[in-house]
This record gives sequence, C-alpha cells and structure tokens, in this order.
Amino acid sequence: MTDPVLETKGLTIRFGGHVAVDHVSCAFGAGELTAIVGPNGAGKTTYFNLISGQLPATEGQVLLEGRDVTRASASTRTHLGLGRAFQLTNLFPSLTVRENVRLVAQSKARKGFDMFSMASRHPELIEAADHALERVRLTRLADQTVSALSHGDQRKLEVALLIALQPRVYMFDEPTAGMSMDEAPVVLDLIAELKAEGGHAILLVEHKMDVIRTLADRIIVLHNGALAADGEPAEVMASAVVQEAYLGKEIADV
Ligand SMILES: Nc1ncnc2c1ncn2[C@@H]1O[C@H](COP(=O)(O)OP(=O)(O)OP(=O)(O)O)[C@@H](O)[C@H]1O
Repeated sequence: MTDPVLETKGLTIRFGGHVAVDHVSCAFGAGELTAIVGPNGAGKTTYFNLISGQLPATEGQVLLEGRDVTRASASTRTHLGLGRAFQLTNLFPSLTVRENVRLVAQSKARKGFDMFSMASRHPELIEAADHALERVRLTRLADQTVSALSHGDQRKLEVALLIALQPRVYMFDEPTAGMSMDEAPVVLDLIAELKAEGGHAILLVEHKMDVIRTLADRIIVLHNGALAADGEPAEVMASAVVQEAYLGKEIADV
C-alpha cells in the first residue's frame, strides 16, 4: 500500500472494565473498500465511533493522511476529510432535500451558513448539491422537505450528503439497511463508482454477505473488540476460524 489514507494504531476504548475495541491496528489505502464484519457486539460500531470522533479513545491513535486526529472533534475530522454517513438527526427536517445537501456543500466550501443569501451568490453550491442528488437518483425529490421522504430515500440522501462533502475516507454503516430490493442497487452501484474513482478509502460495516461479496477488496473481522482476521475476501471467508467462530452459519454459502 502507498501511504495509508487512514490508520488506527492500537486503538482501544474501555467502558468500565469492558474493552469494546481492543488495540486495533489497521491501515486503509486509497481505492480500497474494506468491509468490517463480526458478530453482534464485536465492536464494529464502536470502532467507527472512535475513528469518526463520536467516542474518545482510551488508548491508541487515529491518523488521517498521516495526521494525528485522535483528540480532534468529530466536526474537525469531517473538515479534514473523514466522511461518515450522516445520521438523519443531523439534518434539517423542515428544509428541502436540495437545501440540506447545499448546506453540506457550503460547509465544505467554508462559506458559512447564511443559507438564503448564499444561494444566489454561489450558484456553484447549488450545482454541487444537484450533482450529488443526481448521483443518488433523488433529483425528482429535490424540492421536497426531508421529513416527507420515505425511509429508503432518506438513506439515499445520507449518501448524497457524504458525496457533497467530498471526503478522503467514506464510512458507511449498513448503507442499505431498510431499503427495498429496488432501492438498494442505486446506493451499492454508487459505492462501487466511488471505489472505482480511486482517490478514497472506503470502510463499510455490513452484515449482508452478498453486498460484501460484490464490493469488498478486503475484509477485517472484529471479535470481542480485537482484530481477528484481515485479508482478501476469499481468504478471510474461507478461514475456518471465521466460519466457525465469528460469523456462524450465514457465511457458509459464500
Ligand atoms: N457507550 C457504551 N457504554 C458501554 N458499553 C458500550 C457502549 N457502546 C458500546 N458498548 C459495548 O461495546 C460492545 C461493542 O458494541 P458495538 O455496538 O460496537 O458492536 P457491533 O459490532 O457494532 O454490534 P452490532 O453488529 O450488533 O451493531 C458491546 O458489548 C456494547 O454493549
């Protein structure tokens, strides 16, 4: 790997006596999509929270393009290029879909949040928002308020917001959860396109094996918070230790 885009070194968090993420050292390169798997409670979401800054590490480091961001706030990490799919609680439900995406494009461009005056003076922000919406096939809903969107369309909007942010690292946590069979391919195709663009590291927490099989270049397995396996998908899937101990029966048909 050339210089990693993202790296964790000995990353650890303890909740009281419980070690939820246990000295995880892992580097993620540009153009690589890594699926993070493991049984319920293995520490996947907590690992994501440590990387994105939602939780403070007890020990270890998070490096973004070589820069130590371990003590940086979540919003600083976002500005530095760490893009985690937005939770809908971060959105403005009474604003339109386009306005929400534009606010992210605006924050990326560091042009402040004076939403209504900014729009006319910076048509490029509208363009960036519309481009992101087009990529997730939400153009037809651009003028709807967010609160009126279906669950699947809200998930697509989360991805559009990430695209508007143009991060170096994309972090997706079960991006197609709750989507219909018709909706999921839009998001999965888009993630494949982002991977093909080559400039980003992509991390994906995912339970669905068909999604992992289609998208992942690499799989890491967490178990009891520790890194239990790391390698090419076929190799990791085939390892007896993963089949029997970590993923159970579901993986047997891979
Ligand atoms: N804020 C917290 N306080 C105490 N314990 C926590 C906290 N957050 C997570 N944990 C514990 O850390 C462990 C890892 O949880 P985590 O949610 O990261 O697992 P996961 O692999 O994402 O599971 P799932 O697949 O079910 O989402 C669990 O035992 C969980 O109970």
